[in-house]
Parts: sequence; C-alpha cells; structure tokens
Amino acid sequence: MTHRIRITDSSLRDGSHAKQHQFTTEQVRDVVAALDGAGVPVIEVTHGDGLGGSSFNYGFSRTPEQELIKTAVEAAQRAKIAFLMLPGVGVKDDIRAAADGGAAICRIATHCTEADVSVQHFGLARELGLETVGFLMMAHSRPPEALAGQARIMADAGCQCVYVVDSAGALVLEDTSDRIAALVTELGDDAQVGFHGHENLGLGVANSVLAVRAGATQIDGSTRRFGAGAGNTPVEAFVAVAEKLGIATGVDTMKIIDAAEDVVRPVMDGECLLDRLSLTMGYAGVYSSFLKHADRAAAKYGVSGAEILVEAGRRNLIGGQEDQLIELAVDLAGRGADTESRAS
Ligand SMILES: CC[C@H](O)CC(=O)C(=O)O
Ligand SMILES: [Mn+2]
Repeated sequence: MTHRIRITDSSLRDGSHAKQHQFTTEQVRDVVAALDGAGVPVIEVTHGDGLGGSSFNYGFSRTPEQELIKTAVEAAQRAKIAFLMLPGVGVKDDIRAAADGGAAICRIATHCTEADVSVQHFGLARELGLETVGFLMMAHSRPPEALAGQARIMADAGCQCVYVVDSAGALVLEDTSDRIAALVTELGDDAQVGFHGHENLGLGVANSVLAVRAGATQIDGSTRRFGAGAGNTPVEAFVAVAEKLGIATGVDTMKIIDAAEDVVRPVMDGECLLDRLSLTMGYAGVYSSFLKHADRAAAKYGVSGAEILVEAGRRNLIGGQEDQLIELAVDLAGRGADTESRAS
C-alpha cells in the first residue's frame, strides 16, 4: 500500500439534504451499524446544514439532531461520530451539547473566504477534547493560494485537518490536486488536508484519487452517493478503486458494497441522480444543497429549475442565500408573464 487515508462517511449529514432532513433514529441506528460493521472509521451525523440548521430557511428536521448524534454514538462499536457546524447557523452551546452526546469530531464549515469566523469554535472544540476538522466550502471559486491562506487561519486556530470542499461538484481533476497541493505545502506538519467531493460532474472518485496523490489523508464520501446534488463521492466505489490502487482505507470492500445496497438505499427517498439539475450545478458552480430548494421553487412558480441554478451561479450565491432562489423563481415567472402578455 502506498498511501493510508481515513474515510469519513457523510450519508447521515450530507444525505440529510437529499432526505429533506427527515431522518428517524431507527434509520440512523441501522446505517451507523452497517457502516461501522464495514469498517468505516468516521461517520458524520447532523442536519444537512449543520448544528442549528433545522429552520424555516433550510428545512426543519424530523428528529432533533442531538438525538440523532446520541443514537449514532450508541450504535457505533468502533467508528467515531462527527458533527458539522457552520458558525452563525449553530452556536457554541450546540458544540457543547454534541460533545456531551458523545461525538468525537467537530467539523466547522465556512465559505472559503471566511475562515476567520471559525476561530473561536476551533478553540472551544479543542478545549472540549474534540478532534477538529475545517471545511472550506465552495473551494472551486477561489484559486489554490487563496485557499491555502484560509487554511492557515483554520490551522492556527486549532484545526487539525483542513478540507478542500467541492460544494458545487465543479472541480475538474487538476483543479482538485492543485488546491490540495497548495494546502499541503502551506500546512506542512501543522495540519492534515482532506477532500470532500460531489458528483455533479461525475468526478467524485477521480477527484478523490487525485486528492490522495496530492497529499490528502482524509477523504469524505457518502455510501450510495447519499448527499446533496448528484450526491457525494460514493464510498463503496472509492474503497474499491482505492484497493486496486494500493490506497489503504481500512474499509472492507464487499461489506460496504452490501451496506450501500441493503441498508443505505432503503433509507433514501430516491437515488441521487446525475440529471439535468445536478449536472447544471456542477457546470454552473452552484452549491449542491440548493438542489431541493431550486426544485421546489421551480415547481411552485412554474419556471425552469435549470434557469434558476444558472442564474444562481452567475450571481455567485453562497450557502445561507437559499431565499434568493425563490426571488429568482419569482423574477423568472414575471419575465415569462411579460413575454406572454406582449405576445397576446
Ligand atoms: C451547508 C453545509 C454544506 O452542505 C457542507 C457541505 O457538505 C458542502 O459544502 O459540500
Ligand atoms: Mn457536501
């Protein structure tokens, strides 16, 4: 084996977007038991938009996320349970509650130009004895050196692994490895580097392999691609490819293939598809978690979801601006009505 890396499965967090945040404790218990049994070392469990995400803007959770985290901790024999938080969506007390619930890894996510808002959260997480991971979201939108500067801010604040997060699934091969290499050079021994991929251009596995070759030691995926947009890097496919390439993951390939089919798929409302809308997101550089919001707005106002997403990409919308998708849909509907009235 030439590389040893650690996989984090995000099905029970990124998949929350695809599930419209409707996980039950039974589903979390079953998925954690299956992934843990296959040897997945880290399993992330939270509302799709992180701690405190259950809201009118993002969508309400069916089950309080702290209950889901406790359930996951109880169900895991070996795996560590991670949670995600976006400063401002969640607050420090949410981190304390997740730590009290037994979670071991705190992942703090910021837009890729805003790492400074994570400083106090990394400090608290380390004080609480949690392992720390930082997420630089929408990483396609900034060049490698700019991301490396932001990674430095996170590492200096106590972050032990900074992730290049391809929120839009827009990175194409060397776009990924160039960013990872810049972070590896900047951070040296101060922090590890990770990669979180989405499948919107069908490149999750390929980008993750290039990330490992460029020095990433932590890789995210979601079993059965259960994540936002076209989903995340499929863990079972990545594990199979990694085995063939001599990248050690510690995950049992046949067991994770079975878990994907027999346990994760039945929990999903449908497959995460590489279809018109998700492909448009990768192509236009739009946040994967906008998919369901754009889909709902398109249906409500009778306009094209793809047009909403293309315009969202043109305006460089970022996470937290979900309400603007509704505004875009209303504008498009208005323009359609104008055209109709001019034609009549
Ligand atoms: C809202 C948080 C977001 O879904 C984090 C993430 O997985 C990403 O940016 O891809
Ligand atoms: Mn994601």
